[in-house]
Amino acid sequence: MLDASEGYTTEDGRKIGGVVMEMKHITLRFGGVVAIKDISFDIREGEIRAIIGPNGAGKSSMLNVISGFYNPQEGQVFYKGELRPPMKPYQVARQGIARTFQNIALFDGMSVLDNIMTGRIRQMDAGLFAQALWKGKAEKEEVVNREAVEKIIDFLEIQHIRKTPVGRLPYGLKKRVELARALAAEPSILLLDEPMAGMNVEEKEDMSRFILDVNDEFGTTIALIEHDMGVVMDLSDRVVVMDYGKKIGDGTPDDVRNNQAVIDAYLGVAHD
Ligand SMILES: Nc1ncnc2c1ncn2[C@@H]1O[C@H](COP(=O)(O)OP(=O)(O)OP(=O)(O)O)[C@@H](O)[C@H]1O
Repeated sequence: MLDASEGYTTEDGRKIGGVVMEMKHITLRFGGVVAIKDISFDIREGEIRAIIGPNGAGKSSMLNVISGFYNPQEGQVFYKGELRPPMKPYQVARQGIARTFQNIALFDGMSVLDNIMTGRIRQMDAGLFAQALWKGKAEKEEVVNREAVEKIIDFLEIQHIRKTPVGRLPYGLKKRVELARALAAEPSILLLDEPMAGMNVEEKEDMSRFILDVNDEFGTTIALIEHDMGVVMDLSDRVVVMDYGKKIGDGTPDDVRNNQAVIDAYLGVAHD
């Protein structure tokens, strides 16, 4: 089923395209700690790609390399076919890579709507100066931005809380608002850092459905790290498995489920 150059068709009939991001021989160290050791993998257009592994395996570090938060000491990142030079996170965001955080990073005192609007910064090119001098353009932009945000609000079924300050929302809804804000940036790749962490079963089901719908409706490529194995196996097209900074598995959920190194890592079997 997997075709190295042309992409592939998933079991549920979705067409996955060519490689949009490629990590090549990435090594990341923090002083003496090697968080990522010579890892290579790719992410394809339209795919839901998971990175899993036991605690301390290096998953967050890898997500932070993708989002530009860390620049690895060795290896290369290719995005849309081009070598990406070391970049700051805001530059990576401008290239169309948006993310959510493990610990929700929203403005508690601001309404849901205003929080989501902050995700549109990439699209607001009128700038402060133009806004002051050339009201017309800024107004037009505001209308376009509001329309885009309204669409996301409808899509994620959060109309009823649009005016509520985020600080007053229950946890599951805050996570959904964070997803909305990331989507407002119209990303090519959406990075989700443990999107189900701290959620109850019902909230997890809702979030899973929204992730699948976002992928389906907007064609957004999604890379996520997540502890809940059931969720990962249900959602993902392909899974990278890390352990002690190394890649020990890479393939479909079935491939990795049957991979002995992966089974050992999760059972905590000693290795050299
Ligand atoms: N900023 C940092 N400074 C020093 N060491 C770090 C830093 N970030 C991560 N590490 C170390 O790198 C290794 C990988 O950590 P990382 O957080 O990437 O793993 P993880 O798989 O995301 O873990 P978890 O599932 O517990 O969140 C760990 O040994 C960790 O202690």
